[in-house]
Amino acid sequence: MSLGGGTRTLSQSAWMCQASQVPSTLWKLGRLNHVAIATPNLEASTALYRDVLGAQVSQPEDLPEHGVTTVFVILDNTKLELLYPLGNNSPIQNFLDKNKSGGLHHVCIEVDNIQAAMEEVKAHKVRCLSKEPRIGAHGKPVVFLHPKDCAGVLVELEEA
Ligand SMILES: C[C@@H](C(=O)O)C(=O)SCCNC(=O)CCNC(=O)[C@H](O)C(C)(C)COP(=O)(O)OP(=O)(O)OC[C@H]1O[C@@H](n2cnc3c(N)ncnc32)[C@H](O)[C@@H]1OP(=O)(O)O
Ligand SMILES: [Co+2]
Repeated sequence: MSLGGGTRTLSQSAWMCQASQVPSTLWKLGRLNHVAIATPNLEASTALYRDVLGAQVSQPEDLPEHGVTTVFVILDNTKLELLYPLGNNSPIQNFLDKNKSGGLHHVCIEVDNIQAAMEEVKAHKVRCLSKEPRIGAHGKPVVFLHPKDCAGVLVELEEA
């Protein structure tokens, strides 16, 4: 299917119309940084990726300011972030209460200017889950976007 010329279907025209309306030159979306998986058993999930699937995995890291312990699974083109609750008010506790075996928790996409990205999404009534970016697992500013405003998926933006 080519979008380069010839007759376009209605949906192709609509797609091109949307693409040409990309509103900001102040920031742009980059690579997929990680896909996060919440798990009720961090050791078992780490062992699955390391020992069964043969992936390289990081050491567990406690992030008290985020209420999680993380293990990163290194893949050729991206990473998986295994998440386990830390402390009494973990933001992933409700999710694990509802999803007893764990599940896909969020996707993290890089942006080149997180402040500009936040302004843009707020202008489009997408809720940011913190007023300001916070420092995330890679020591870089991150912000989460409400899943109810993102087709049911919790989205993390990370300034790369
Ligand atoms: C270290 C860092 C990094 O990588 O740099 C991280 O990733 S830290 C990763 C952990 N940190 C975070 O997740 C921070 C951002 N998350 C939050 O602020 C929270 O978890 C919320 C997403 C707002 C959910 O809050 P809470 O669990 O209190 O509310 P809730 O259970 O009533 O959920 C409200 C509605 O959202 C849905 N919902 C909740 N979590 C969801 C998720 N992960 N994906 C998709 N939908 C989700 C619920 O099912 C519910 O829908 P229904 O009403 O239809 O049932
Ligand atoms: Co994350």
